[in-house]
Amino acid sequence: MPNNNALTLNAVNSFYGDSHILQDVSFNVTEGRVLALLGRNGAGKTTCMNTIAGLMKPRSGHVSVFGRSIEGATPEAICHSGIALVPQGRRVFKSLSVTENLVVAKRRPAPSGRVVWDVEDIFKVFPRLEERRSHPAGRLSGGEQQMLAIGRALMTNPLILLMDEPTEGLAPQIVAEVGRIIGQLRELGLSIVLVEQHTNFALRLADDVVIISTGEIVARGTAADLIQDSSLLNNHLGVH
Ligand SMILES: Nc1ncnc2c1ncn2[C@@H]1O[C@H](COP(=O)(O)OP(=O)(O)OP(=O)(O)O)[C@@H](O)[C@H]1O
Repeated sequence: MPNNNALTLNAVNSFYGDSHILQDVSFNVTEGRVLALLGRNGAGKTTCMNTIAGLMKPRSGHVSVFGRSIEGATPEAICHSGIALVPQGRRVFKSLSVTENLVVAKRRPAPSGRVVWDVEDIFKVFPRLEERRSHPAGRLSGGEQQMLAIGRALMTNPLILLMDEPTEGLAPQIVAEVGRIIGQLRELGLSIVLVEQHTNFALRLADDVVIISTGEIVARGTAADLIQDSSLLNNHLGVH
């Protein structure tokens, strides 16, 4: 039976200074499933991802990974607990080669039970990166940089992958390729949180959906439920 609590947020509140952004955010990610976190611009999706990854400290509430609290943990410790962030905007090291970008992300051997990734495994999933292994990352196309950002996250041997707008600014053909890769990673048993502006793309890929609006969760369900009840999408995302 898959664990229903691969990732759990319980009444999480995050602030930027006095601005109260995440307001009692709670949701669960089930092991091996893709959860799409959808919402309009500025709804709080990136804040939520950064809070889970430990880049922002919640003022209250709890985040746990497979039942273990990561409260107060550093981003490095959170990474070691099995969470990897593919950040918005990719943030690859532009002057380093493709291989160097992957190697710097490598960390100690993963606890047993995890899929363990090395550079050659990444190249099997992303053959285009292998062809460009010696190129500086800054000279890759946007799509290739996105593949590299995903590859770099995989090098930490995660259990849970947080993907913040992985298709932003990419051509439709590359968006489809990113979708194929997300499906492949789910097949390997990874649990995935996918932040997306492309609602239809996200609904096609996701098992579960959470909608956030001005920092509050306003709807949740399976992707199939949301596709059936399009009023929720209309009300909260303006999708027709
Ligand atoms: N560094 C910051 N300082 C202050 N306010 C911030 C900061 N970053 C984001 N915000 C505010 O927090 C709110 C949530 O932003 P966030 O980036 O999490 O939204 P988002 O849903 O990811 O939006 P987008 O799709 O535009 O990336 C917005 O009102 C935004 O203006």
